[in-house]
Amino acid sequence: MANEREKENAAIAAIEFVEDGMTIGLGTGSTAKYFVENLAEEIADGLMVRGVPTSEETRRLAESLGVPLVPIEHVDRIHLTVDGADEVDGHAQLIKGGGAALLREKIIANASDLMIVIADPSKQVEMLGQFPLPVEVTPFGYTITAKKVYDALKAAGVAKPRIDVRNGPGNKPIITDGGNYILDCHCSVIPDAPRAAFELASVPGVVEHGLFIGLARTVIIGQDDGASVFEY
Ligand SMILES: O=C[C@H](O)[C@H](O)[C@H](O)COP(=O)(O)O
Repeated sequence: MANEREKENAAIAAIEFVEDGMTIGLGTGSTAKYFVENLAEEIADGLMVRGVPTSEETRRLAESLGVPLVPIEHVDRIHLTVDGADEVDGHAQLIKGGGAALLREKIIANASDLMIVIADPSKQVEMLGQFPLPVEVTPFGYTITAKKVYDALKAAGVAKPRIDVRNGPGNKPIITDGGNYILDCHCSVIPDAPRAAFELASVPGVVEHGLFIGLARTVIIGQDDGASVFEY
């Protein structure tokens, strides 16, 4: 499949940052999956680390591969988090949440000494916004919250936002690991991502949004024959 080798090469490069004794945030998605698989191989060879999964999906994967896990409530330090992204710009600003895991991903990234993003080149953008921005909202009042999210994006300079509730099987809203809904905000371009993050965070009913600003300090872009590491 397209980009699989690039994704895996980014994940393999991230393994270089792992050291014995670390507590590691385990990201969610098809790129982070390669990191968990490669980490599991290192653990089988004797590496001593433990993981904090960013989703139930990743928890199940890590458990199936024998990666020791610890609940976040039992952790006082996370040394490193390795996660994918839906978009990454030249300032290491991200859109995340395409897999609906953004809330736990952001809690864990924010609690980590270092967040490393792993991605294939298709995720690199000049300006965020082509990928619909996921916003996690409480089911209570979500139609009103959606209108306020629209207003917030307009206030942040998004010209014509379109907000869709993300549906799953049976055309019903998908439920996140946190029991919430996801609004997918089609923006085309987000001209001022920090401003959009600020405006969205002030909307009651918004639990979290998929703009990750100032969290990632290392971005690894995989290629067919290796990976490039960018430090911010
Ligand atoms: O909620 C999902 C996460 O934010 C993922 O990290 C993101 O969607 C990227 O996933 P993938 O590596 O599958 O493109």
